[in-house]
Parts: sequence; C-alpha cells; structure tokens
Amino acid sequence: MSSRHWTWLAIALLAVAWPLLSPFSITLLNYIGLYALVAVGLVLLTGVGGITSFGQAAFVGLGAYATAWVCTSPLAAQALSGLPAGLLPWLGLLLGLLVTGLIAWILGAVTLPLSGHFLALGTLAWGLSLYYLFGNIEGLGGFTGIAGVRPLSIAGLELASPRLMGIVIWAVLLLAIWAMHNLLDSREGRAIRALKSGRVMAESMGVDTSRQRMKLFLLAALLAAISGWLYTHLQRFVNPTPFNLEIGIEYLFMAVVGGSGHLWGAVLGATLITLLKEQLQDWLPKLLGTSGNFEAIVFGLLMILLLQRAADGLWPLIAARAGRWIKPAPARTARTTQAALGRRKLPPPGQVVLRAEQVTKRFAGLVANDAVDLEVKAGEVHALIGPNGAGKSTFFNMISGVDDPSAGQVALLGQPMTGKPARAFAALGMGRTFQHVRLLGQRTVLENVALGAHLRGRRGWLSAMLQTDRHEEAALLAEARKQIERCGLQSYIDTPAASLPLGQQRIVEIARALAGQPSILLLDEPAAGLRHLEKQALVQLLVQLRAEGLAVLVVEHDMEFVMNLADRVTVLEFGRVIALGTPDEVQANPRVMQAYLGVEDIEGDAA
Ligand SMILES: Nc1ncnc2c1ncn2[C@@H]1O[C@H](COP(=O)(O)OP(=O)(O)OP(=O)(O)O)[C@@H](O)[C@H]1O
Repeated sequence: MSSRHWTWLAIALLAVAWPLLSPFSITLLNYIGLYALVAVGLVLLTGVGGITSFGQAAFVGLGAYATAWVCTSPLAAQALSGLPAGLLPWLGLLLGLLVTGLIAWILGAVTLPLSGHFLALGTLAWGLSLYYLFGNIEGLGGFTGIAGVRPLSIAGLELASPRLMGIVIWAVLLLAIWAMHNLLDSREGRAIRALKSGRVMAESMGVDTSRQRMKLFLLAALLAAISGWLYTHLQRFVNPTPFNLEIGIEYLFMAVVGGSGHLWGAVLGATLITLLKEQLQDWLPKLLGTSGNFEAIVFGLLMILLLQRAADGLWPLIAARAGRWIKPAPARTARTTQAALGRRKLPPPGQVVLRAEQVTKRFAGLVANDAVDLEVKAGEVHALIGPNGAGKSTFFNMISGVDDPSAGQVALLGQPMTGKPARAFAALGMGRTFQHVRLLGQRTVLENVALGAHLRGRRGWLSAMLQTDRHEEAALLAEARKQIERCGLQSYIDTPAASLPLGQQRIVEIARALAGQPSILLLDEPAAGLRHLEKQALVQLLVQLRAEGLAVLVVEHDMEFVMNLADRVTVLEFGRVIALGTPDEVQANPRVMQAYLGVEDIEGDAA
C-alpha cells in the first residue's frame, strides 16, 4: 500500500471510530487537532522555511478573541443586528483572519528582517506582549475572559457538542495538511524550501526571499488564528491563559519533536506532547505522593532526551521504519508532460551580454576590486582567473547582484543593473553556480533543477494549494528533466542531491542554472572536485552551450580546463585587471607569468 492509501485508511478508521469514542478520547483528539493545526503552520515556518517563532500562541489568541468578541459584545450585536445569529461565528472567523493578518504583517515587517537569534527573540517579545494585551483589555474581559460564546452552526446545525465540533476540527486540519502538502509540492514550495539554504541562492533563482518569508509568516499566523477560532467555539469561553508564551514554546516543541520538515510530523508531535503532558499530570502526583509543577520539569527533560536521540524529529524515524510496508508516493517524474514553457530569445552571437565598467569594491581600507572592466559576449566563454585573494569572488558578487559595488557600473543586456538584487539579474537571464555548492540536499535532483526554472512559472500560493497549477508544474518538471538529461544526470533524477559526489552536485547546479533559460551563465569554479572524465564532459557541455549562443563567464583555478575552453581570459591581481586576451596571449604575457604563474621565481631558481 502506498502512503496515500495508508492515510485514507487512517482517516476512514478515525471516522468510523468517532461515534464510538469516549467523551474523554474525543476531548483529547479535539485538542490534538487544534494543536496540530498550529504546528502545521510551524512546520512550514520553522521546519521548511527556517524561521523560528515562539509566538504562535498569540495568533491563536487573536483568532480566539476575535470570534468571542463578535459573538458576545453588545457593540458587535448592535452593529450586526438584523443578521442571523448563526452567522456571527463566521463573521468572527473573518474578523479573526483580518486582525491576525494585519498584526502578523506589522510584526513580520518588524521582526523578519532580523536574523538568527534576534528573530527568535523578537517572536518571544511579541508573544509576551500580545498575551498581556489580551489580559489588559477590559472589553475582552481582562484575565477573567469572555464566557457565553455561541456554538458554531453549519447549515442550521448547531455544533454544540465536542463530538460534533471535533469533526470540524479534524476536517479543517486534514484540509490544511492537504493544502500545505500541495503548496510544498509546487514551484512556490521549492522557493519556500530554498529559503533555508540562504538568501543568496534563493534570490539568484529569482525568488523574492523577503516576500516569501512574509507570506510564510502570514500563512502560519492564519492557521494559528483558525485554530483559535475553533478553540473558542469548542470551549465557548476564552481567557488569556492558553495563549501565553509557555504554550507558544510547546507549539514549537510539537513541530520539532514530530519532525520539523514534515507535515504529518505536526500531528505526531501534537499527539505525543498532548498525551505525554496528560499522563505526566496524572501519574507524577501519584508517584511522588505530592502535587506540584513536576510535570513541567519531567516534560522538559524528556524533550531534551528526545531531541538528542532524534534531532530531526520522530516522523523521519517512523517513516524509515515503516518503509517496509509503505510504498513511497509515485515519483514526481511520472507526472511530467511535454507541455512547453515560454522561451527567451537569446541575443545574437557577439553581442555584449554583460558589461562591467570601472567596478570597484572597498572593504574598509582594502580595495578588493579596483576599477575592473569586463565584457562577456554571446557565444563566448570568458574566463576570469587570478591568484588567491585577487578579488575574483568579490567581482563575481558585484556582477551577479549579491553585493553592490562601491563605484562603477554593471549592465546586463544593455540594462543598468547596479544596485539591483540578484533576482533582478536572474529575471533578465543570468544563471549562476556557486563556489560552495548550494543545493537543497534532501530534495531530489529533479526538484533542485526545477527550482532554477522558478521565474518561468507564474502560479502563486493559492493556485498551488488548490492544485490548479498542475499544468504549469508539469511543464516546469519537464523542463528540469530536459536540462538534467542535457547534463548527463538522468540516472540521478530521483536521487537526493546531497547523496551525489561533489563533482556531480556541481553539474546539478549547472543544470539548475540552465533550467532558467539564461542568456549568460556565471560558473564559480565549476571544475573543482571533478574527475578527469567529468571535466572533459563539462568542457563538452560548455562548448555546446557556447555554440548555442550562450555567454559563459567562468571563474576557475584549473588552468588546463580554462586554457582548453576559454575564448578570452581576464587576469586579476590585487583587484586589478593585469591582462586580457586569448589563452595563448595571456599565457605568454610576462606580467601574468610573473604575478600568477610565479615564473620569475622559477627563473630565479633556475639561475
Ligand atoms: N566581506 C569582506 N570583508 C573584508 N574583506 C574581504 C571581504 N571579502 C573579501 N575580502 C578580501 O578581498 C580580497 C579579495 O578576496 P576574494 O575572495 O574576492 O578573492 P578571490 O580571488 O576570489 O580568492 P580565492 O581564489 O581564494 O577565492 C581578499 O583580500 C579578501 O580577504
């Protein structure tokens, strides 16, 4: 049976057992469902997107309080008089989503530009503030809260019992998992996954990382708000306690313990932590003969132990063990079609594609690039060489939008690009690889290469969640497959990128760059780590690309590789261009011999 069949079987079993379960089990399952919904958002935000948040409980609170206020406040009753009472919870949901969206947007704008522990501390700060805000607003009942919230009604049926509410909770949870699964399995999902590998790589693929991070943050907040809305109509009462920082930390535990990159890990984590806390609260006082907050201590210790044993969470462990009985979902390659994507017209051979004029970069007192001029034309391979520390990587960053020059101009296809971000370079047709390979290690070669085609698709998040992007997705995957075959990687198409040798990972990066249909390819030490035959194959590929009219700029240390391949070579030393010419001219240049090849020393030794 495939994983999909197992999922349906589990859902069917739960549905059949639902009317027979004890009220206590229903209560537990309801809470697990509510917690898992928040944890699903955290799996996306933290596990996939790499943004740690301790403050999700506050968003749950916003969703919970919004609907409680709409359903109970005299002000709301006055404003909404005349509307059927059954509509109020739905207006509460709408208000909750709007308020949460707005507050999350403001908080995101302030905290998301922070990085690392500053971001996590930021989430702690707003988690705390919102909790105290709930408790201090009199209109929201202060720390006593709001009681007498009306039950949710659907099509005239009042869901007054936990058993009925539970059906809604689990239906919403399963729907959210389905939608999030679709999102991750799409062009936008690849962009979200790329966030964790660092902004430079994602931006170079054309991903607007700030926007993606904000959208991810909003999505996780809205899922939390929906959980809060459901909570209020389950409890019919709210006070600030369930939205405090401690619960916010528990949500994060659920996502991490379950398996922070796996959607079902959220359900596992929520189940485990809910049951564990419940059991500890039950057993510890009996065991110790005294009551106290001992469960918090034991809970903390167990979490440390668990995370030490399974740093990636429990879901991957269970999935690996269950692999014997569960067939993986059909390979995504099976779904590719021959649907075509739009094609970019390449500039005619000989046209200057990239022009750098007087590019200068200063780091405090050090001039890493000093008025560097360089042109790369369509249909040529241009090599940039120089001894260690000559300024090649710095220059590479200047001409690819990773960093801004202190002075000078960069133009791509005649358009001024100075000061523009890397994604703007990608949009105009620049593809690049990295000196230190930057791939999504756990994802397949196919998915990695498809990320390179990001800008060739248009479908957004909603379309991905609802699966209306499938035609475009098939075309993107077909393009990725084509580039993989072009680079001779077809036998690794479904292999996780990290399990390939370094040399092949470099080729995957080239295939990824080609999937964007670039006019110019920037290769940062593409031959490093390649064996002799692999280097020959790479030379062949680059010769073919040149013949097709692509402009190629190579930064490389391997002189044999460069001299066999390049049409022109620019030599840097101490940040300055000391030579430009054909490989033969450059090799014969005494300045280059002296500076780069150390010939003077050899001659001196010989004398
Ligand atoms: N962010 C930075 N801050 C300060 N100095 C820097 C920075 N980046 C590079 N440099 C300095 O600029 C000079 C050029 O470095 P760069 O990495 O561009 O050289 P390179 O030619 O790429 O060297 P390699 O071949 O070893 O990669 C070096 O002296 C380096 O120490």
